[in-house]
Order: sequence, then structure tokens, then C-alpha cells
Amino acid sequence: MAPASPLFATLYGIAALAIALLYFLPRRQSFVESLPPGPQSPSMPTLDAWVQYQQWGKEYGELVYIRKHNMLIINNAHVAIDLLEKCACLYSDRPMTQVMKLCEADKILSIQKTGSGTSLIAELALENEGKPAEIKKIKAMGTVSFMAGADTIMSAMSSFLLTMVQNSDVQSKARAEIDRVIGRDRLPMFEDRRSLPYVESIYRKIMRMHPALPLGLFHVSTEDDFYRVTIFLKVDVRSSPMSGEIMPGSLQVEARELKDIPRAMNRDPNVYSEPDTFKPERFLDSPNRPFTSINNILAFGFGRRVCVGRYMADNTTWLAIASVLATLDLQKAKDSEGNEVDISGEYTRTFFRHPKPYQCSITPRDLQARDSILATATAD
Ligand code: HEM
Repeated sequence: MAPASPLFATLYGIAALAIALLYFLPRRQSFVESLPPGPQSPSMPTLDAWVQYQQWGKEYGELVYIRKHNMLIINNAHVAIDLLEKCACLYSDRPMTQVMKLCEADKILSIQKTGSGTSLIAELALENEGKPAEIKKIKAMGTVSFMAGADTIMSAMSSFLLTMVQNSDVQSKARAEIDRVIGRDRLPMFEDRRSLPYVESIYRKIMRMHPALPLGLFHVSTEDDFYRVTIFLKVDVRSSPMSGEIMPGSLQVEARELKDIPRAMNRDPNVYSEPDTFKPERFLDSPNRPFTSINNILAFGFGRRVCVGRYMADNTTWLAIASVLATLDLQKAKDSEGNEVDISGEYTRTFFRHPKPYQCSITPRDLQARDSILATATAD
């Protein structure tokens, strides 16, 4: 075949360029417009941040983008599952500031890494086989787990105690269920759990209404990504930078730091009617409830970063709740004239959320309950 003349080659080139421009430019524009909405240059809340985040969720939608801080706030459980679980390989890093590095926080497993398997600890232990110093650091994970576990379970238990003091009718119903199913001769055991739906509902309700970490923990994305936009844009994203900055003209959905807000998700009025009212009965309405998967307890977070201590936390908290209900009577405290002392029900406004100190009365239900409690102290 005869070679094309230079004139034809030039004309073909111009035509191809024009078609490419027509094809790309409108989409580039629509992509830029498709960045999630959010407040412009907001001042970021330091106390009760979840309240402001939830408010932004109401104003801007389930994904709120804070451009100034390069941060996405996720207020909706379905979006959190789509991004943090279904695309977990992209959204499972943790933020690491210079100050954290200077404090050697990059050695703490729960703040690291990447990785491809399901167990980060196992992966690191294998990588560091034969290096005692590194293995020692991996073992230090136990200490971090203790810190992560102690405050969170304490928060759940404090919320439970406060809620029972404020709702003695709920306490009585739970106690009646335990007496009917287990009797009075022994304390509840794990084997009893599925026979105690009302107690389970109380536990689930506490975890829903009072997540110990109402803001969750930051996830950081390691690559650009698109969500609910066309495949065409998805392909183009591969050429865009991973710096986490929005580059002019790059087709990038900004998703560097993500905050999932368990508190907002747990109080989503589209999912829960009267989300702020403590009514465990509502968990009993559908056939499987309240015994659904532990994955439905959003307070434990999402994806590859989901709380590693959640089975321990779930069992420990449930057993403590069931044992307290079986043996103790929780009431408002009384002053010297016999009047009930009011409880403000206020919570701390910081990272770990706890009820503020309040007065209450905790006594054994009766002599039999007292004996059951004392027997645990002498049991083998
Ligand atoms: C009621 C009790 C607990 C609650 C509500 C809770 C909640 C959470 C949440 C929200 C996260 C972040 C998840 C995410 O980023 O998506 C987390 C992470 C973590 N939790 Fe818990 N937790 C509890 C108990 C425990 C216990 C008992 C342990 C250890 C024995 C523990 C160890 C950890 C660790 C090590 C991480 C970091 C995991 C990682 O970054 O890969 N937690 N927890």
C-alpha cells in the first residue's frame, strides 16, 4: 500500500485530536463537578466533633469532603461498606504525621501498613523470622491491644450502667428473662446467650447508641479511586498522582483520609425510627434479630482495619452485662432526705466517649444474688 501523503497524515492527526478533545473535555469537567460536596474552609471541631460531622452529613449528604484537610467524612453505613470493606485494599492505611514518626508510632502495628493477607501480625512475623528485635516489636502489639481494649470496654460498660439506672423498666424485663431461662442457681454463661434475646437486644442497643469511639479511626487511601461514577473516568484515574493532593485537571476523587462516623450511622433516622430512644424491644421485631452477625455492630469499624479485639470485646461486654443484670439492682442514688439525685446523663466530648461521673446505687438484688457474686470470688 502506498504511504499516506504528509497532508493526509496531518489532517488525520488534527481530526483524531479534535475527537479526543470532544470526548475527554466534557467528562473532565463533569468529574471535577462530581467531587463530593462539603463546607468551604470550615473550622474543624475539636470537641463533640461527631455532632458537627453529623450536621454536615445532613447538609451535604452521605459523603462530605473537606477540601482544606483533604478528608472525606462518611456518614452512611452503606457507603462505609462500599469503600472500606468492598475496596478494603485501597482504604486500609492509617495516617502518619511527622510527630508520630518522631515518637516511633510507625512501629505500632495498628497504625501501620499495607499488606495483602488477612492477618497483619502473621504476615509481619513471617517477614521478620530470625530477627529477635523485630519480633519483640510485633509482640508489643499486645500492649497496644490492651490500651485499645481497656478503655473501649469500660466505655461500653459505663454506658450500660448509666442506661440501666435511667431505665429501670428495661432492667426488670431483662432480669425476668434471665430468671425464666436460667433460674437463680447460677450466673449466665456464654452457652445461654442465644436463649436471652432481650439481654442481647440491650447489649446491641448500647453498642449502637453509645459507640466507645464515636468517630471511628482514620483510614487512609493508598490510591486514587472513583465512586459511583462512570467506568471511563475510572480508567483515566490510573494516570493521576497518588500524592493525596487534588491536581488541577487530574481525574481524581479525593479520598486520602476517610473518617467513618459510627455515631452518625448508628443514629441514621432513615434506618432507625426514633434513633435516640432506648427501646431494646425494637431489636426483637424481625426474625433473626437481635442475633445478627457481629459485622452488624458498626461500633467495631470496617474492612481490614475492623477492631481486631472485637470477638473478645463482644463476649466480655455481653457476659458482664448479663451478670450484672442477673445479680445487681441499679437505681438512682438518694439524698439524705430520700429524694432521688438527678443524673445529667452527660458524656465526655473527647475521642473515647464515657458518661461523666454521676451518683447511683448498686446493690445485690437479694441475699441469693449476693451469695452468687461471692461464690465467684472463691470459685477455681
Ligand atoms: C467495646 C469494645 C471495643 C470497641 C467499641 C472497639 C472499637 C474499635 C474501632 C472503631 C476500631 C477502628 C476500626 C477501623 O478503623 O475501622 C478499633 C481498632 C482496634 N481495636 Fe478495638 N474496640 C473495642 C475493643 C477492643 C479490644 C478488647 C481490643 C484488644 C484486645 C481491641 C483492639 C483493637 C486494635 C489493636 C485496633 C487497631 C486495628 C487496626 O488498626 O488494624 N479493641 N477498635
